[in-house]
Amino acid sequence: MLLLTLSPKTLSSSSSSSSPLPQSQNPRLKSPNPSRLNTRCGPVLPKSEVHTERGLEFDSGETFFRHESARGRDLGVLSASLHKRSTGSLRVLDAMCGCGIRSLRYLVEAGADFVVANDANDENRRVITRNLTRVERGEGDGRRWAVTHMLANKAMIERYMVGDFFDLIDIDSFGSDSAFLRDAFNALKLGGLLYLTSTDGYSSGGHRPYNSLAAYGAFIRPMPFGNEIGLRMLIGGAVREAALLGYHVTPLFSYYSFHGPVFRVLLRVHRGKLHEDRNYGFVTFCHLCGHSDSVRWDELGLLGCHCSDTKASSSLVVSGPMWLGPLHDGSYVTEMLDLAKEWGWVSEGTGMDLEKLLSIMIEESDPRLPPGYFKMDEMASRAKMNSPSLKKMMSALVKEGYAVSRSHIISNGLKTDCPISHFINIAKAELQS
Ligand SMILES: C[S@@+](CC[C@H](N)C(=O)[O-])C[C@H]1O[C@@H](n2cnc3c(N)ncnc32)[C@H](O)[C@@H]1O
Repeated sequence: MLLLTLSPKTLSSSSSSSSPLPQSQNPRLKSPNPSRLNTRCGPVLPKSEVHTERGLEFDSGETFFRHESARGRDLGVLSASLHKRSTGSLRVLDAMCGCGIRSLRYLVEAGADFVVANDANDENRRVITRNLTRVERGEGDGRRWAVTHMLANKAMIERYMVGDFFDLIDIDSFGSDSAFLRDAFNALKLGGLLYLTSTDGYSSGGHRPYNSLAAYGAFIRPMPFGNEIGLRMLIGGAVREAALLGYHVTPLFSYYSFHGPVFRVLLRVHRGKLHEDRNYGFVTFCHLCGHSDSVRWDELGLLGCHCSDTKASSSLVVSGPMWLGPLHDGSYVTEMLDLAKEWGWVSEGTGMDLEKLLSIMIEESDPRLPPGYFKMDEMASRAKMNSPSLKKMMSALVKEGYAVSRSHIISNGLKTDCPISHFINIAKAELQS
């Protein structure tokens, strides 16, 4: 509210200096590890651990650093670079920067104009600064980065209170992202990008429905495609928070990685809330027959009553509200893939090949595809049969006029708008052919 009266969200080039809250004055942070202090000679030099990512050398020291997150960083850098190319501007807040590897990559690879590398732990300061000092200076010899040590919310509030907004805010949090959403929306330019991470696998798996309700406003029950539900829950939480502030978001890509597990989504923020968002609703799953459906708010009453079919209604679980629309914007991911090819990135790195990952995301972005996927092994055990190859199933489904794609989440999963009973019939026919 305050934001709206203070200033419009406009391009700002200010690079105000940091005012970190010393760790000793911050009751929310752990106190310095006494074993790291040498009372006679001052602090012991932090340990050094040098890595290379996409040809960039950096030190992770004793910060929290995971090599497996390189793919998530690749996706963020590609998007940041596309933003810079299309708008000519790239001011980034790396709100939980760890050792500063993302900040370094946003500066060097995406050509960011300015990056604030923030991490609440002021013990990370030395290693972050060491990693960023090699970045060449900007116009007029000004430094293109600042290091701050605040809680992420404070880092965002301080900026938007003085009318200083970002093109990209990267929130790489432990657990849930929800506590940071409101300040992030306030601190973003309109049209800006919000890159969210959650490692809250228990909530998305439906194992803690009341936790997911508290954190994401969504009651999540166990479903076989829980990892996709996790992405949809993350987007849904942002949809809801954005609406409170009079904004709406569109997902540009969603990425699940089993290393963690980690759920990441990149959202674009627009002015104006959507009054009738058909992409924000519920997903049902029947544990008896394996059928799943999207349900809008005004269809909730159609879910049936125990008096009509006791057995079926007790096997039906409902999760939501969450995002029901496509997980990715296909044309945006195509631009990411083109850029990755231009940079020679497509066949290197960790985990799944980047070209394959982006290609599957493009397939998954088909708006005809409903939430969820069929796992071939689960479908086979349900139907008490072997399963045909994914390739055979995909061409049979296409031949029958259904939408179908692989899933980037699971290698033996298929997304399709074909109902499960017919899916099984097609699979049986394929096995006999
Ligand atoms: C997952 S790590 C970041 C990893 C880093 N982004 C990377 O790609 O290597 C999370 C970091 O957030 C910091 N952190 C935790 N809670 C925070 C908060 N409320 N505000 C700012 N930083 C926080 C931790 O000190 C930790 O370094």
